[in-house]
Amino acid sequence: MGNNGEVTPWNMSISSGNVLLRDPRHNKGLAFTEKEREAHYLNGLLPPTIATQELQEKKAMHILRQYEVPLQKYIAMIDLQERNERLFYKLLIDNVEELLPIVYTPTVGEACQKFGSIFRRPQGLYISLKDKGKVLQVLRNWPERDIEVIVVTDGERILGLGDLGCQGMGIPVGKLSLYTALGGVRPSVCLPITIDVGTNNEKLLADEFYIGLKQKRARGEEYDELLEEFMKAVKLNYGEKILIQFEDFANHNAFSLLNRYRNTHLVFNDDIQGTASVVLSGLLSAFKLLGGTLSDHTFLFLGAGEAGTGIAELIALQITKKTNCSIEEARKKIWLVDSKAIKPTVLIGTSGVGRQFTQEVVETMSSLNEKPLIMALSNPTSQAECTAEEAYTWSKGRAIFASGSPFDPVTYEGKVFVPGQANNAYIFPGFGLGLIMCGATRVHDDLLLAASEGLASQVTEEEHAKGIIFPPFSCIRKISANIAAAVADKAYELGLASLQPRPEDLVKFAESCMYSPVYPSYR
Ligand SMILES: NC(=O)C1=CN([C@@H]2O[C@H](COP(=O)(O)OP(=O)(O)OC[C@H]3O[C@@H](n4cnc5c(N)ncnc54)[C@H](OP(=O)(O)O)[C@@H]3O)[C@@H](O)[C@H]2O)C=CC1
Ligand SMILES: CC(=O)C(=O)O
Ligand SMILES: [Mg+2]
Repeated sequence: MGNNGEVTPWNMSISSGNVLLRDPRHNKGLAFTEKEREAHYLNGLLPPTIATQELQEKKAMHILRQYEVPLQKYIAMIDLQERNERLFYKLLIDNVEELLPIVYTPTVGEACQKFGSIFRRPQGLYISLKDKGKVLQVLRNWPERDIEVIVVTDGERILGLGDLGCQGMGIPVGKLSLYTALGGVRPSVCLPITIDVGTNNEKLLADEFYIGLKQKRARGEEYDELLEEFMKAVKLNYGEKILIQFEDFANHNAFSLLNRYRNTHLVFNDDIQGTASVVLSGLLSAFKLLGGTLSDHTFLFLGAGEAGTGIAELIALQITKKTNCSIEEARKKIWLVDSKAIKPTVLIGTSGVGRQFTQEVVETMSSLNEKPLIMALSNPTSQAECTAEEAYTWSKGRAIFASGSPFDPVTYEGKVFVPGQANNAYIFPGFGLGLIMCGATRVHDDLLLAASEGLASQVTEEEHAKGIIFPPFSCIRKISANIAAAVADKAYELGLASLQPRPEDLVKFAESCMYSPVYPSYR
């Protein structure tokens, strides 16, 4: 930063203005002022008009809205990200409810499925079996040195779409753009990584446009060795406090990686832990409406995998914290298999299989409960256990409903019902910001509980009265700052925070750490 808040757009050697226009981190397009155009050799490389960022945003949104197909909007957004990063984030932040379904679920799922054919410029870092023995060197090819958060996948369980191999890269890229837009983590410190150990997806293996290794997935020792090398290299290159978010690994690797590295690295698994935290928050919020506390309810899960068992364990943990009962007693409230013997008050879908909550299931839940709480968490929309319309219609307007991918409000018998979006996107950006800003050294389950409570506290009385259990995404930056503060507060209490002294007002501190997409002035 210069004395008057101006910055120089490069820190390496100065090249011609053309390089600046093609550097997405510093490019401002038509918003370069006359002075900047003069000083940075841009005269003639741009048409004469000087536009404000607001006008550029208006134009970009206008163009985007002309595309009817969500995937076209996705491609346009990626193009913008690669052309003008600040404008991309300004769009995403200012129009979050409209654009989240584009850069995130459900459209990102389709983008991953078609990644080979829409692939243009590479995003993120690819580490494959071929890099064994030189992972550190590969990490050093990444242009940024100061990385604070990595989202990594091996592409084996991409949303509920299965094994998409190397094409899973869309997920870490999308998750990290939410880190920035929703959580305010600077884009330069974010690193999306896909580890390519092959794929068992026959369709991809036979596809001439497939961008990954054309071989079956490595398993056992071969897999573990590459992951071990990766985890060591990351710490060596970026230090002890690098945050690593595991994303969309298949069940068998997800749990073992988390268990292997949770005591040696700052890691968390978003599908197990982030999801648990957002769902627990939704429950805490819903019980203000339904009455009772966690331990008064009976939970039935369809799907006992990462998301299902992650949520179940966090519910049990919270019950032990609030009552005197043991974890074993708490677990008795939670059923992960069949519905024949029990009377659930809460039904949670984490199976990855669409349309499993049939009319009969929803009607049964409605006959057992005055207000059945139904969460259809599987993504993308095609895999949701039921739609919002089905939940409200089959329950005759009595259900409290939330889903992993967004649904529009539903009108049933003249009343408008607004479904919630129970997605870990509410948690991980603020959670990550909280860890980073206090210099956390490890993730502890109590930090997840703090995040849940932090999120639940953001739902207003007015929203509760309307049956809304999650606050609107349009307020996500404020929500993330509050989650970050709650997480950091708990980290200080547990002795896990290394930043000293502890900032007095953690919400203000979180806000002051947050990235803004507004253009700087260049001297
Ligand atoms: N809303 C959100 O924030 C999140 C949503 N999700 C979504 O949740 C889904 C599952 O993810 P995850 O838990 O990681 O996946 P896992 O593979 O770990 O778990 C899926 C579970 O569902 C079970 N299952 C599969 N088919 C059926 C069926 N027909 N009936 C009953 N159970 C079934 C599986 O059992 P078996 O092994 O026997 O097949 C397994 O226990 C995905 O669609 C994902 O997108 C995940 C994370 C966050
Ligand atoms: C939301 C998410 O993380 C998933 O569906 O996997
Ligand atoms: Mg996921």
